Amino acid sequence: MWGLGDLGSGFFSRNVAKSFLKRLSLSLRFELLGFWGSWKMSKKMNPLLVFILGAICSSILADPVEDKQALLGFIQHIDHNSRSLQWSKEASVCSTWIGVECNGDNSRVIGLHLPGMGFQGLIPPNTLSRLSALEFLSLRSNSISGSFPSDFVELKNLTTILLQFNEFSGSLPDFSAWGNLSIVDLSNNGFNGSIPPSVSKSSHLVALNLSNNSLSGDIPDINVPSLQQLDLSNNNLTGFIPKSLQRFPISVFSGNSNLSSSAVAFPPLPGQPPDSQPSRKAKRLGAPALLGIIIGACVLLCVLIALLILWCHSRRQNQRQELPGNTQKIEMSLKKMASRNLDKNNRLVFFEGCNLAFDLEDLLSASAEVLGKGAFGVTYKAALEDSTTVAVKRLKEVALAKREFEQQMVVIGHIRHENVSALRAYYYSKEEKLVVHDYYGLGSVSALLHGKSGEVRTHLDWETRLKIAIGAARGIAYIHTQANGKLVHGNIKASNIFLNSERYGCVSDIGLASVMSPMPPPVMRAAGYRAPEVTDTRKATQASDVYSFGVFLLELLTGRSSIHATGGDEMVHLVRWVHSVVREEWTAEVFDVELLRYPNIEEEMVEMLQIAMSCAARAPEQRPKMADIAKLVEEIRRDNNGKQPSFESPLETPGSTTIQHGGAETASSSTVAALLFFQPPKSPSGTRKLKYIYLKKENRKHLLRFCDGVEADLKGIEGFAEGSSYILQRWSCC
Ligand SMILES: Nc1ncnc2c1ncn2[C@@H]1O[C@H](COP(=O)(O)OP(=O)(O)OP(=O)(O)O)[C@@H](O)[C@H]1O
Repeated sequence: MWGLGDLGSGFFSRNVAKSFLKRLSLSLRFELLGFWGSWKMSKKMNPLLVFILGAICSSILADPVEDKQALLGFIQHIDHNSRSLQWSKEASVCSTWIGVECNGDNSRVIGLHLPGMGFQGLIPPNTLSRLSALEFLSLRSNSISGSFPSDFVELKNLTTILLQFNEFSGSLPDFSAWGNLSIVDLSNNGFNGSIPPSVSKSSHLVALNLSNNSLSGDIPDINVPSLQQLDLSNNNLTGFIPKSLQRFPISVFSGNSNLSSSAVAFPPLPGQPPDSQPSRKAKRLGAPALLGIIIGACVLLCVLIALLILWCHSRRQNQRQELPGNTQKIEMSLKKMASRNLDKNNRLVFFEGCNLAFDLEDLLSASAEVLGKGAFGVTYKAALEDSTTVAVKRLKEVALAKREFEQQMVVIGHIRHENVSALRAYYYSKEEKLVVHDYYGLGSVSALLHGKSGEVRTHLDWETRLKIAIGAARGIAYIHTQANGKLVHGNIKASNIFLNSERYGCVSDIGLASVMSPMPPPVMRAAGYRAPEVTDTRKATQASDVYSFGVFLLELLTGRSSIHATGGDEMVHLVRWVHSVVREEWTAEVFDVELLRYPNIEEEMVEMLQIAMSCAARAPEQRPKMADIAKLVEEIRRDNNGKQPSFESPLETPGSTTIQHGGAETASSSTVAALLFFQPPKSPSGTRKLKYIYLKKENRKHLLRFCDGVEADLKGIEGFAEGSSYILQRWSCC
């Protein structure tokens, strides 16, 4: 078996280049329009230049009118039930129509990529055949029936025909019409009759797949030196394998029960003397011959052992490639998996509003890269031939039957919210379950915060962290409103939260926990997110989502992983660590040192810390609801804009128990000296040393750190002036 993935990188680069050119031409259009506008405005334009510029603009803005009509005719007359192509008459074919590729000046349609669109029935005559400049045609994985459209002979420029996985019947076309043909895949249809000898007239042919049809008769001599990929398996072909095709492995002819595949079965060539046939008579062997045989056998044995060692080595390499953190490209890995588990009767199911144009075959042929391995399976980044990139998760150990799995996917697939990563498609077969999401190039919040293995972590400023928290809170709150307010995410953690186009948090991997039953034990790095009660019940709830979100907020605040080492070998859960630090002193120590360099954010950090701690309450019933949490997180920033603060209650920590100073004491520059000697009340264990105080002037807040040296901090206060008044808000002790 072969797939176009074998030629995938070539296709890919070609399409990337094309889409780049397409985008370039689009931006050029805008630039020219702008240029045109400014010239017009200046009213100093030379009429000749106006004409030339107008001609250029109109040629670039041109839409291929004839081709548009042909495509509209096609879409109007073919049944397509599953997905809307959204080909609007008003819109530009070349820049907005899904699956359509134009040439450089947008005057002609040269490519049609419409796999898996749910097309049914016959291709309406005199529609696609009018796209006379068409080079690339892909209608794979639809349910198109009838005979091969005879009017396709008009498409003289075709180089690629991909019609596999349809329901075509009748005889194969006469290939002599297409002189430039290089890739033909008509496999997995119901074509019958014999393979036309005209195939050999396609002198540029590189790949020919006619497998899984009902073709019969002898295989013609396809003497095309450029042919690299061939598959004629699983037909009813008879006779012998022609000499020109004997260079291909025997497997490409398998599944043709009446085809003689053995070379010795070839009839003697005309004129060949009968005695040139190998003699079947056994001859007596002499001692030297015997020795030769023994040496030969030994050499053969050595070669076999070497091959075995090589095979074991490459297996180990493959296994290593699947390890998390290894982002090495593993081209073909999706394909490899498919060749074992692909079930032709199952297709990728897309959700409404999804603009992606690919099918399972495309996905499996895409060049793939392992993004990581989680509790639910391995996630791949797949780059498709039309330059779309998606994330494909291959689920392992799905407990649900097809019907329940599909029901769950329908619930998830219809969620559309700017803070929830949309499920684009899924695939279910007995052996294989896949879910497809958009690919987030920036990586997850986990990767941004902690860096992937071997990479330097990205610096995330407070603004960004706040936006991530707000987005994630909104997303989870929305998820909790779905399925009559019963939907649970079940796996909230930093590696499942990404940044949307506005750089707000965006939650992915919804509801997978419920299709894996019972929940798999968490991988080590995920254990810190799991609410205490889930460890026993193995059942995620909305309250356990709240706990996990609390851990996520702590991760944003501290820059530490949900489970991390503290000095020795011991692994500590983030919630426990934060509790222990807060119990000992107040809060400043828990914050990510990277954040401490920003002025005026301490209050906001403290507020987020309070929210996080309330989410991570041990008892599920004490945790707030996600909708309320989302409001609180949003209000963190509003507080600083002068609106009502949302938190009145102080933290239950030693430092804040004497918060009676809050808003009461006034410090001016003349009293700063006195302030420096301010003595906090004695604790039962003795005098406490002042560690820091918060001063507030109008809406600006300042943190004075005593332990690090007050003077340096005072100088750092912007606008600190003689006679200014500051409110002493809070203080803390070392
Ligand atoms: N849509 C996506 N875009 C970019 N990266 C992704 C996408 N989905 C997952 N990843 C990344 O791929 C890696 C593996 O993800 P995966 O979801 O399989 O495991 P996980 O998040 O580590 O654990 P779990 O299976 O429990 O969710 C993670 O680093 C994740 O951030």
